[in-house]
Amino acid sequence: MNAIDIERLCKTYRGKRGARVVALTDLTLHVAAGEVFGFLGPNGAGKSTTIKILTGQIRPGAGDAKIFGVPAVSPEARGRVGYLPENPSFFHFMTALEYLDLVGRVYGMNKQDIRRESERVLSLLELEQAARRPIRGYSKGMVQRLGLAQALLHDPDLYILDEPMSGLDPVGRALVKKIIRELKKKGKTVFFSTHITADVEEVCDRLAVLAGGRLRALESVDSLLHERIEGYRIHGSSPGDEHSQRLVSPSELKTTLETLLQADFQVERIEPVRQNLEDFFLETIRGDSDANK
Ligand SMILES: Nc1ncnc2c1ncn2[C@@H]1O[C@H](COP(=O)(O)OP(=O)(O)OP(=O)(O)O)[C@@H](O)[C@H]1O
Repeated sequence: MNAIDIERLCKTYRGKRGARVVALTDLTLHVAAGEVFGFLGPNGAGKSTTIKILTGQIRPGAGDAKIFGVPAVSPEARGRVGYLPENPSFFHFMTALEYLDLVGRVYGMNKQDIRRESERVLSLLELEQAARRPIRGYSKGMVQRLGLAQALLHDPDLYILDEPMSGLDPVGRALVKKIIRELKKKGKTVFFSTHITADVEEVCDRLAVLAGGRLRALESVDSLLHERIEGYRIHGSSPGDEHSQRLVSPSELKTTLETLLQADFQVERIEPVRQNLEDFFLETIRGDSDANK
């Protein structure tokens, strides 16, 4: 069974004086249980709107969203999801322990489990030292880590994280990526939005690119990074010359090599050139804005 099934989702916001903002158009997406899925898109692409529908906070205008086969709005779906909002904010007068106690009770956990799991997630997010301090004194990165801690508390099967690396320093980002990898090892599903391609490259199995509220690409990270060869770099030297290199497209490789060998070019190495995720992302969203001109 899939962890997430999104079918033909549409959402239009109605602003003041009847102004309409189309946030999602016909979005269809399936995420398998056990996958780490990166939801990429530029600002305003519709990522948070999709996540709000998946977490039952807003209703779509049309289409369907399911979590483990049940409607996203159902209590059963909510119980299986750990959610990190884009800008988490908490009751500032509470300590992290008090806040986690509240979250645990909302999820119907008993006292013992709440205490044990709070200690586990606070230690995972390196917040033990701050556990008894009011949240008002937390830095931005600490608030973000507490946001992730509360999403982990009830040990759900699916984690829906809206920009989990936002506001974190390189140490915090590495920590969050490590946690995502560990969740995958435990068979959990992680769906997270971001505009940072490097984060997707490091931890995701698959990615989707959303732009202008439409799905623009759906790819396996492995095949994108390792299978698609954009060209070849030929290293070598001509008679009496220093080392040189040439970049050719896959279709030019054969004829270029023949020409070089006829001219007594000594080929030392032929290196495939692959696209990186940043290029792919920029190309995809550039294609989108060109198509909309
Ligand atoms: N409550 C709202 N009322 C009106 N328009 C909205 C509302 N929420 C979002 N929008 C609009 O819907 C579109 C999609 O917004 P959304 O927040 O889903 O994008 P996003 O991809 O999460 O962007 P970002 O990366 O900047 O967080 C944008 O044009 C946004 O202005």
